[in-house]
Amino acid sequence: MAATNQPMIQLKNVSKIYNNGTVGLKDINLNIDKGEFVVVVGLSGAGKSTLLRSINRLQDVSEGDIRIDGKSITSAKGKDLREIRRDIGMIFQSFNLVKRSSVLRNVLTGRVGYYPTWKTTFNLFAKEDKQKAYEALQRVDLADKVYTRADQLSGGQQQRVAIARVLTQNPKIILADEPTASLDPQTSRRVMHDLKMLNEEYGMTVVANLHSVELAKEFGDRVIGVRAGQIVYDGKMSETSQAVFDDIYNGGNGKKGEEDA
Ligand SMILES: Nc1ncnc2c1ncn2[C@@H]1O[C@H](COP(=O)(O)OP(=O)(O)OP(=O)(O)O)[C@@H](O)[C@H]1O
Repeated sequence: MAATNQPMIQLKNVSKIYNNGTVGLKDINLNIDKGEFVVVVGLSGAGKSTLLRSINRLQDVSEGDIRIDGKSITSAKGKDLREIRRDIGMIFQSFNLVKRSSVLRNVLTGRVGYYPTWKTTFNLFAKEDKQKAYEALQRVDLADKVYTRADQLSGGQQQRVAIARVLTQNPKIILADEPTASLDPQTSRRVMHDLKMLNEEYGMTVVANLHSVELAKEFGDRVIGVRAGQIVYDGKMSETSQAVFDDIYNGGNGKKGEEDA
């Protein structure tokens, strides 16, 4: 059992150097507590996606250790790794739905980590899991779309299906990599609102990479600024001024960043 007072996510001296020599992350030390809603901001190429992909080990880090609720995901293997990953849900910019499958089937895939592979191959989901999936769709107001094919929904609806999938997975942590980058402003707010709902009502810890400073300010409780693979700012949103955002995007040298234009 994991002890209580430890961070939900802990990075210790984490570096990532890609095979071509590009430095993705440089000696990152970071603690994120249970229930936080953290937004990660920075210019394109700063290392935000690298940070998220490292946390659930979609890619291996070059140095250091990452702990999820006290357990090292960096050194975990086999069943241990699968169990840690079950506690981490992902939301992607491109939604990552199975386009030709129904909404319900997509949401049910949130449960695959709880089944042996052969059962999910033959679609042998338990009745109670179908009920969970249905309830999750109700939470994002898509209960009327249960049998609709995923690719017949709008982008915003598809992202909310992805959120229902993550709710059905019932993870401790949600990593959202540019969840609204493909959506218009109004739809983006709806998606962020649903992520906030998972955070506030289900206690899930959220880490979201965001391009939009406006959305970051509206939904984040804590802001982490990344530049050139390093954390250049870490603070409560309520104590973070516009000047901090300007600095994160200006690269600290007075030059306008592209997202800030
Ligand atoms: N697979 C890879 N191989 C080599 N270099 C990579 C790879 N993935 C990312 N990089 C490089 O690592 C650095 C950080 O990239 P990353 O995608 O983490 O940035 P980001 O802040 O998420 O940017 P964006 O907002 O554009 O997604 C960049 O210089 C990028 O070119």
